[in-house]
Amino acid sequence: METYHFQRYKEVGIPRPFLQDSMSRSRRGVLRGLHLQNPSSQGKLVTTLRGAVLDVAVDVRVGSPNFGRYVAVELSEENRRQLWVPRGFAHGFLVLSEAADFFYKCDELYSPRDEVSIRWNDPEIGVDWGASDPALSPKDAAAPLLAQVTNLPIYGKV
Ligand SMILES: Cc1cn([C@H]2C[C@H](O)[C@@H](COP(=O)(O)OP(=O)(O)O[C@H]3O[C@@H](C)C(=O)[C@@H](O)[C@H]3O)O2)c(=O)[nH]c1=O
Repeated sequence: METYHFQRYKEVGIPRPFLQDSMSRSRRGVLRGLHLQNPSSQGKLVTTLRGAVLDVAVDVRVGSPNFGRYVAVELSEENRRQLWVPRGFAHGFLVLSEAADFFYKCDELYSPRDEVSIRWNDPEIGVDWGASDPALSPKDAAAPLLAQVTNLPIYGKV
């Protein structure tokens, strides 16, 4: 099966070429996120190749009418769904299966100095993860609340 096709994905609003592919393997209960880059923003086309995750994208563009709102969708090897996470959105996922292989295409390169992390359970966002004690990296466990982040992307400029 095709998992990406420049022309077809462009027609549904994924216009730019991709510059980087990445993957990660995680066990059940691992939560990665919420992550974005600013100013070197990344749009991400995300897929679960093995297992299942709850995938979340949060609009954190300052001035957006949807600022702080999120979508959550299960991505699994069974449903074969993909999610397009546009530039200016924070992204994260929780592993629902024994293990998950997560694959994502990025329309900008990794830039560690532009990394922004936001607390996974920030009550202002209120993501319904269905989990109260996920396994987090030290970086994600120490992430600030959305209201504490000073370098967020600007609506209309990302
Ligand atoms: C994201 C990334 C990390 N790394 C390195 C840095 C570090 O040593 C190691 C692990 O980094 P992290 O803990 O940031 O990896 P991870 O938590 O998997 O980060 C990812 O999380 C999901 C939710 C996303 O949305 C991605 O864009 C990315 O931020 O991999 C790269 O070399 N290139 C990359 O593109």
